[in-house]
Amino acid sequence: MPSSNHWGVAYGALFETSARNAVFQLIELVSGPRFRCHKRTKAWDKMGLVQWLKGQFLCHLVICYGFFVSGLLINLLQICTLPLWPINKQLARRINCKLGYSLTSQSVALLEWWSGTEITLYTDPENYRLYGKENAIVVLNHNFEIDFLCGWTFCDRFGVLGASKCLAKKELSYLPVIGWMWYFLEMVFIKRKWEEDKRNFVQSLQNLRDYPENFWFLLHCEGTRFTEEKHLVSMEVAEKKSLPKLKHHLLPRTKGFWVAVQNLRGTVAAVYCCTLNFRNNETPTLLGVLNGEKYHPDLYVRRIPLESIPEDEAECSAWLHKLYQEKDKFQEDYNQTGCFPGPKVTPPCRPWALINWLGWTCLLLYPLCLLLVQLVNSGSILSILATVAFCAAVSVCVRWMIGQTEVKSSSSYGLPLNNK
Ligand SMILES: CC/C=C\C/C=C\C/C=C\C/C=C\C/C=C\C/C=C\CCC(=O)SCCNC(=O)CCNC(=O)[C@H](O)C(C)(C)COP(=O)(O)OP(=O)(O)OC[C@H]1O[C@@H](n2cnc3c(N)ncnc32)[C@H](O)[C@@H]1OP(=O)(O)O
Ligand SMILES: CCCCCCCCCCCCCCCC(=O)OC[C@@H](O)COP(=O)(O)O
Repeated sequence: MPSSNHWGVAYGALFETSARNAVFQLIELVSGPRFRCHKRTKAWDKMGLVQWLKGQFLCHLVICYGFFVSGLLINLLQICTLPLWPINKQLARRINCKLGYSLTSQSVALLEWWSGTEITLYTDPENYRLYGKENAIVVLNHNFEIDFLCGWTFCDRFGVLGASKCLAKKELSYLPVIGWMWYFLEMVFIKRKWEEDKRNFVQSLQNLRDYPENFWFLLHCEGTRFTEEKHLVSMEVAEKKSLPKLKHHLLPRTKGFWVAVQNLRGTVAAVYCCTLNFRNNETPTLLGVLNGEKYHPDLYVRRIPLESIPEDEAECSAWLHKLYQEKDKFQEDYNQTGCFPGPKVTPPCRPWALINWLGWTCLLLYPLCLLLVQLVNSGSILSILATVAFCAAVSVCVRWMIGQTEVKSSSSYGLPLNNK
């Protein structure tokens, strides 16, 4: 058994090697290939200095600090728009869309620029021209921990990020910063108990009828994230209802979809049937994104005009079940062939998310650095401890928020005790 001293020596050596190689890489970056350093380890060659930096706690702390503090400032600005609502509601909504963009796009920048993830879209080019130019209900599978982040990235590429909304479980409205922001963006929250939800749900949808910006309304009809256990339970329900079994999806809950379609007729032009998958069986996580891991998502989008969806509840439910059977087939084919049907396109990446992120980072890092210098100069133990405590609190809070995206913290919705 190696002693703790052995571990210490091993860790020290590893750190030394990494640090030395980091210096070599820096020299190489500055001087070019003429002074190529040959002492680097193969592992280091692969990882690279930048990749190494992306995995460092200090970088994560800076990112979390920027996100959290800018988020609180944005929440404060949102509160300041409250007096405007009774005077000029549309202006208040537009301002809130911009403020929402400023916060949400930071996580998009993290995915696009920090982790370098590039999303590929499979869709009909005729429909592609309409994306972002009309309101739509988006029906998306709920298998991945970063599916919301991929969704946001698409919203950004088509210019609807600030205004986009979803049908979300009530618990998400309590999330610091993000949940508070959603309140001002008129997100629709539900307890997933129909009797308690129906009035507020319908009213919230009706409120969107005169929304001043184009929006996408995201609906995860499965209602919860895919787990093997929930899949088994929902397939028992499918059997009882004599519905075909699904392999890659939970059985969709149909009431929310029907109510959304009925209340958004005349406001929304189409349903975007979206099927998301990741190449090479990747299981992406938000922590992976923070560590700079690059993922390869593929999204298949079909545009279905709203007029073609039945108005009657039973027919609409049957229509949605059929849609999920088709989606399930696309997933199965993707697993076999590695691609979705239809032409591929990568919507152009816009610079605003990055500019906004860098702007906030510079703005907030400057006072932080000044504070740190002052702290060191003052030598006050109490102030130093207070600063360390603040950083720890920010980091714990963001880590807790990231935890909410993890499937292992999924609710019991869809498990036997919760079923009707
Ligand atoms: C071009 C690019 C395009 C697109 C880009 C993609 C996306 C971008 C778009 C926008 C992004 C914007 C924001 C996103 C940001 C972040 C947020 C992300 C995610 C948060 C999402 C969530 O929180 S998901 C959780 C909440 N949502 C839902 O629950 C929706 C689904 N549920 C419903 O709709 C339900 O109908 C309901 C909640 C409204 C009501 O549910 P309830 O159960 O009360 O009633 P139902 O009638 O629906 O269900 C009862 C029937 O169900 C049967 N049953 C029982 N057990 C099960 C089971 N395990 N599975 C299936 N069915 C079951 C039961 O028998 C009842 O049947 P009856 O026949 O008797 O009715
Ligand atoms: C630069 C930014 C760095 C820090 C980023 C932190 C961002 C935290 C964002 C939290 C957003 C939370 C969205 C969670 C979406 C989600 O996946 O919810 C689960 C529900 O659907 C279903 O719930 P369940 O029934 O529990 O499966």
